[in-house]
Amino acid sequence: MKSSPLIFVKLGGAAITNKSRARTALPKNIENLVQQIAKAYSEIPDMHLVLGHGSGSFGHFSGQTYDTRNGVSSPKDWLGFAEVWDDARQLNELVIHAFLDAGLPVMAFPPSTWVITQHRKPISFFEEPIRNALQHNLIPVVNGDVIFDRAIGGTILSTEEIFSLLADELHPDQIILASREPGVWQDFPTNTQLAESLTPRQYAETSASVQGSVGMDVTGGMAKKVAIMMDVLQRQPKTRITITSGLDDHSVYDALIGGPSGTLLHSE
Ligand SMILES: Nc1ncnc2c1ncn2[C@@H]1O[C@H](COP(=O)(O)OP(=O)(O)OP(=O)(O)O)[C@@H](O)[C@H]1O
Ligand SMILES: C=C(C)CCOP(=O)(O)O
Repeated sequence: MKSSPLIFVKLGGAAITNKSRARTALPKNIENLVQQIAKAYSEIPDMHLVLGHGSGSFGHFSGQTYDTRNGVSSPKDWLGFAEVWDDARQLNELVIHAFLDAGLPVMAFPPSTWVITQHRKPISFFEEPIRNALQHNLIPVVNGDVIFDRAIGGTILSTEEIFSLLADELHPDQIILASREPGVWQDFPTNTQLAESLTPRQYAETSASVQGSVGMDVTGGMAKKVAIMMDVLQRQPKTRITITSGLDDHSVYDALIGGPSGTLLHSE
């Protein structure tokens, strides 16, 4: 790793909310993740972080109600778009304040304000403020969000899709995705064999057991998470990608300090 590592960390919506009850945050789980990140951040002072968080039972519930990911056209759709934005924002407030309370210099960069898509593909974006924040040792926080789309009016992008876009611009050393499961199960939902590591070729062989989310989810669950990260690896083969637990009290810290944790995705 370079002397000044850049690490992206996602706090999964399945870890920080109860995905079976609308708008139900899990403050103790948020606090647990904040403490692990704060500990690693204080121990490795030159570490640069970009944090992200999912929407869990906030944006995924309203996103499902209005089918926002598939496009926005009628006045009712647009009111739904604003409602999903507000749900995502409410969870963002909780996350941001938990980090500020722990003394971390975070700043929110909701992607609805700096990304434009066409058929859900980012085609215009302005990440310069995020670069500036990093240069000044601030910690940018992004989130899964509603996005204006040139072809279908509006849509929703997941945190992984935002991380994918930012990975091409910022070339992180590591991406850590923390959610409910301890990693990628090779036999989901029986869950007896956790993959220690996965290459794109191995993933092609086991992808049948990597599925959507058990909870409400409009952005594709574990299957989409792994597929997006495998694409990132094709473009950024040096990035280490870890999918790990956001529920225990050490996995995110372990991954941040470079130890083994969850499932490591890497190129061949
Ligand atoms: N092979 C697998 N290994 C692990 N989890 C799996 C697997 N297949 C499907 N899943 C499901 O995918 C879920 C993780 O995807 P999900 O999108 O819910 O995570 P998240 O990123 O925490 O949520 P959000 O999208 O709200 O941020 C797991 O909780 C589990 O239900
Ligand atoms: C549902 C919304 C608003 C964002 C989804 O982002 P994710 O939770 O990272 O998949």
